[in-house]
Amino acid sequence: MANSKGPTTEIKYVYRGTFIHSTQQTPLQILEDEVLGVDTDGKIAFIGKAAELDSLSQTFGFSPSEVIQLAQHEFFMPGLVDTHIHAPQYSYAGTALDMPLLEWLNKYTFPVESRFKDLEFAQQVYSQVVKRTLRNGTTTACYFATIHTDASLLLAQIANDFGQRALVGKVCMDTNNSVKHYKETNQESQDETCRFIAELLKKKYPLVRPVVTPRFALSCTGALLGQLGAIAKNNNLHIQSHISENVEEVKLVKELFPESKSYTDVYHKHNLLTDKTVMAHGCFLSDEELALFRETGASLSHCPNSNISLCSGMLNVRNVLRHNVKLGLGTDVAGGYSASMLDAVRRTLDTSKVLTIQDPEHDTLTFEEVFRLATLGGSQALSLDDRTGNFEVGKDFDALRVNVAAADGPIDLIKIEEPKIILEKFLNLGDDRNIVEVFVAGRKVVPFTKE
Ligand SMILES: O=c1[nH]c(=O)c2nc[nH]c2[nH]1
Ligand SMILES: [Zn+2]
Repeated sequence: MANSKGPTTEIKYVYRGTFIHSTQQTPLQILEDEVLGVDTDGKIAFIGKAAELDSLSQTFGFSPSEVIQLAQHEFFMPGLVDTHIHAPQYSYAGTALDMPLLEWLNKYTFPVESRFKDLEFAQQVYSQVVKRTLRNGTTTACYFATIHTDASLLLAQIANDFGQRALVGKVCMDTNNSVKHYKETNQESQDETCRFIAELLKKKYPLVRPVVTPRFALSCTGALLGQLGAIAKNNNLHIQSHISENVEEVKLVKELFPESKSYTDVYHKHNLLTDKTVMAHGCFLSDEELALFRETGASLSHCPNSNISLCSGMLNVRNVLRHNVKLGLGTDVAGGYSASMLDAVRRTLDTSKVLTIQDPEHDTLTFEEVFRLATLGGSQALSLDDRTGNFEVGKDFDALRVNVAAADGPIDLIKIEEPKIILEKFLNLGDDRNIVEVFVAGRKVVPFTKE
């Protein structure tokens, strides 16, 4: 029997072919010769065996002749979820990877981010990053912007215009001892955060929401952290920040917040750990801190390219999963040099293998598990899994149509391969040339209709 939510809405289109996704029970479910219908609200109305096409067409009121058939080497997979990306840093992605985090922030990041007061510059960079990530299959992105409210609102507008699902954060920082002009007063940070939230919610963008964004404990006074925790709670909003990325950072946080038991405790004390919180990195968290993540429902964003590029550390994802902490993957542009989530998949596998080289007892992640982290895992980490993450009936259709044998693409197929091999090849060798269409909430957003 097909899985369906009943013919309450009209069917917009139906695809037939191979669908590959993850569920809570299995990291890889391959559905061959199935049909999937999307309704006019952009939601998955049904998914079932093609053998049941006639009965489905009667139940849902569509014509079998309108069904779109995928080609031999094509499949659909859920859209990729980037749980941590700095939109302004896209302007220098691929450069400036020659120093550790704190020096890197002072020398490259803060001077560049301070330029986003200029809305023209922001418009240019933000359009580029939204387009680049969408083209590479990022259907959901959790963005850091800068301290500038109007430019952050512009990022939200651009994501909305191009049809990307996004959480957008105006960065908050009332401490900066190196680039003095790139910080706010405590009052400005609170007031501008409230203005950002109010103005963004007023727009009623269907897929773009604000996220409360203290940069990290070293950029915020305890007072500001507490105020932001309260703002998030009063408005029931998402929260994002960084945690335990680099040894030097962890040491300074201990010195600055001596009353806290741990880095995690600093955020917990200020009500910043909730089931709508995502913290980037977490390379040096203790088991006790992971237990606190688990208790509060807060999640981690694993950003392996950044962790390696800035020589920060290596997150043991297996240990995080053992603690039942929600975890997604992030590009962390521009600490991470690639804006593609396929790169995040590969670096996650590489990092896990390096951990196995160091300790043969380490249980290496499989590509199936990492596929789940990049899709369903990311949606869970962002608490958006009621809307997206896999092909469950009733969820929004956020999907990539992948053609592994795309003409002029990077993959040569020697023979007809089974779907699992095709997926593995795409994850390891593919790029945007293989992503022939991208859908967000049922709307085809790639190829672009507007430039
Ligand atoms: O990778 C990072 N990128 C940043 O911009 C940042 N700010 C604080 N901590 C950070 N880590
Ligand atoms: Zn970051």
